[in-house]
Amino acid sequence: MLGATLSGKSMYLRNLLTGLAAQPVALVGIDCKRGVELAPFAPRLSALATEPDQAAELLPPLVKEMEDRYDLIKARQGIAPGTPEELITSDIWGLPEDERPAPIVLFIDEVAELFLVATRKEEERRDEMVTQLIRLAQLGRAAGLYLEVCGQRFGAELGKGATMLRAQLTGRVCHRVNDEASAKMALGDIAPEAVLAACAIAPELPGLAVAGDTSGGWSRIRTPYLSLADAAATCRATAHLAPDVPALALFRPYVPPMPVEASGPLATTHPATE
Ligand SMILES: Nc1ncnc2c1ncn2[C@@H]1O[C@H](COP(=O)(O)OP(=O)(O)OP(=O)(O)O)[C@@H](O)[C@H]1O
Repeated sequence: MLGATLSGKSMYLRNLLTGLAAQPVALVGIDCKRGVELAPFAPRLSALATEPDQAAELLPPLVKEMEDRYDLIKARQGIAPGTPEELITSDIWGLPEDERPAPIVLFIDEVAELFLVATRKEEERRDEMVTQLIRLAQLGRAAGLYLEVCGQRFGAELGKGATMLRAQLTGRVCHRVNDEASAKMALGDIAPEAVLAACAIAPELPGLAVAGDTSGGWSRIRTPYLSLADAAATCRATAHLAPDVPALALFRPYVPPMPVEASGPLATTHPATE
């Protein structure tokens, strides 16, 4: 999902996240802008990384979880071949409900922050993370792992692997952008007319976007208005719906308990002598 500053990216993300919050889906966040965007949703997040170092620790367990799920599908395929109990599936959705792992959606806010490097060591870490993200984007779907990658721009200038990662993302949403090149990054490989439609979005209409996918189909969409306070409240109210994903247990964000409204003293004191 792309868009210039104030084009409506946060509003879109908020809607998507709260929409999923009510469903049995594990939500995972990487927000290297210190978590300012995703931290308000922390109560409903199964994992949150707010620094590149944390993101680098979070991605390997996600890749491992994906591989374990492939093993699970493979093991289940081998049961009772040729009998009515045989299970023919190549993704988690064909597994019996009680054996099916919960889908995981990974939100990455401001992807450029993940690509930024200052030192040689950071460059190595970045390359590893990008490779892991490409694997998740390429193979994750069958294992019920999905990526929502957000940014102002998402092109080759971000660094090695950026366009390869982008090519794996099959659904695209482009809000108002500052130049045609940015719209092309989002939609150019999907439909040229969609690029023109994205360039025609007026600044007075934040939340208006062009959504398309690799089938070539696209349409104009408008995100409904949803305040941050309401979105955060939904995440608190649905916190108990976060599925248990043991691989992510270490990454669950700390959420301070809500202050309870003062209910007055339990006992009133009276002077011993009147
Ligand atoms: N669908 C909408 N309806 C009404 N107002 C909207 C809508 N979407 C966004 N806005 C308003 O437009 C402004 C910018 O939206 P938002 O913060 O989502 O943009 P952004 O692209 O995330 O900006 P930034 O990159 O600066 O974080 C906000 O004041 C928001 O309330």
